[in-house]
Amino acid sequence: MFDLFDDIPKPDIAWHPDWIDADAACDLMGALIAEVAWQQDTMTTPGGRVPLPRLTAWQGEPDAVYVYSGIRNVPQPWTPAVAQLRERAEAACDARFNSVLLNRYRSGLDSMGWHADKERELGPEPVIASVSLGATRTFEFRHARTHATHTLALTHGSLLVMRGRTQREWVHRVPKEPGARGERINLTFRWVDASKRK
Ligand SMILES: O=C(O)CCC(=O)C(=O)O
Ligand SMILES: [Fe+2]
Repeated sequence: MFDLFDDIPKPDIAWHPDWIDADAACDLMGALIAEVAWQQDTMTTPGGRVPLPRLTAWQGEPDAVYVYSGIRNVPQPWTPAVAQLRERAEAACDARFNSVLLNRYRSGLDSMGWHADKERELGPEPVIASVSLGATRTFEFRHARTHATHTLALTHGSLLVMRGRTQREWVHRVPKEPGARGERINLTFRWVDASKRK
């Protein structure tokens, strides 16, 4: 039958809302708060350098260097809970990951703006495994050409896998949500090939 919605694009994703059970996810969040070297980075804006609206950390293999906002990021070594989670994510995605970006949203006022993870060192069709812990936050995709949107509530213990053409065709963000209560941690596991940079 003719379907009016056939032409609406959908990002290439896999969604596992109950990937880690709630108690284990709470323990994991506590371990990450304690063991990760959280940093307050800055970004350049027309008005000068301002603090990022979240805390961050970057862990991985020593050769998984990547350049982000003009900064050369050498990863910190894997910490125990992150290393364990990497193995689980690799098994779930049937992919290898040599690095992870960790983001800590201290409240509903922390956020991440529209972007695609399409640095050259990630390759043309990266598999990115995104694990969420703590407060549920809205995750929005926007199609680059049509501006179609696709929204998910990233819940405690969930796994979102982005793959295929998702980074090429869509941007995504975590908007501010003043009503969201409590902290959230997100980890995006990636494969970085530094030789692809140039
Ligand atoms: O916090 C999130 O769910 C998104 C994180 C993200 O897009 C990224 O690390 O590139
Ligand atoms: Fe992203």
